[in-house]
Amino acid sequence: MQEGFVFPITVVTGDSAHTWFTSSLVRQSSHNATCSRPARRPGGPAGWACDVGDPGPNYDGKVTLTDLTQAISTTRTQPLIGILALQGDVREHARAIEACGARVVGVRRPGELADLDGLVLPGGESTTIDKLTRIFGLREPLVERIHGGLPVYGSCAGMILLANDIADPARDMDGNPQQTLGGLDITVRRNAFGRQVDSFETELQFSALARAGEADEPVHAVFIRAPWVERVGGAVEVLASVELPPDGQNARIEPEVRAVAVRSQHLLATSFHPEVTGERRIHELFIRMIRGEA
Ligand SMILES: NC(=O)CC[C@H](N)C(=O)O
Repeated sequence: MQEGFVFPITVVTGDSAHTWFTSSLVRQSSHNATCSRPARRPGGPAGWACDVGDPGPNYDGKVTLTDLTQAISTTRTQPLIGILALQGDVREHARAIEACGARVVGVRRPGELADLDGLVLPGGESTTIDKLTRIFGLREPLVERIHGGLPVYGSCAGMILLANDIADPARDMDGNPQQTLGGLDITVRRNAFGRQVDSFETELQFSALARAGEADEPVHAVFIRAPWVERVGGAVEVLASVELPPDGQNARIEPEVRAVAVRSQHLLATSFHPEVTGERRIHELFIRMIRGEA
């Protein structure tokens, strides 16, 4: 693969336009039919970008219109996954999804929800994302799509946004609690493991990840001011949990177990951030859910 960089590219084919983040570079090109926007390689000439896969040993550094067209038609058969791009670690999710071979589009406007096969609610700050969804007129359309069966994966703040209930919601100056989009029948507790300084990493057993013929390796999970799941509804499956050690201060002698990854039908949520560690299996699981294979 050629030296890579990540750039959002809009490619127009027929009457539809898709934007995705691409990681492979292309050359200067004289064709004018396909891309709606030129991509400029940092420090390099203007060019078009698309993912041409591994071009092989004889690759001369050029991408032809045929390559581009082929790349577009291959990519078009991959699911299109939106990432709510109002705040949070959008770029990290984009990389993870792209590494799994699916197409990515940032979502900031209601119209951008229309063509999606799946949606990611990223990690970030749930109170901010909550406010911005309303400012951007996205709240109602998001709720509609989630309740209408669109597969959604939420990490950390995204898990909070998917939860039906928050045990300890933040309140605005008028005392109104933060809102969630809901859909997932769980109650979450925000910042449950403590403050920023209490962020931690651990290995987790995570069911449903093993690919055929592979061992179920634990997931290296990063928790950053993470929520935990305090209640799960009947239809919700717990995929991973952490065990809290006994806590003498609170007179808790028995270790306690808290759910940190859950799934209910088309909705998947984790308290931690697979998008920041290079872990791809959770995004792969989500893509299998979109395809109806998991
Ligand atoms: N890393 C995260 O996404 C943190 C979530 C944050 N504590 C919130 O409540 O939104």
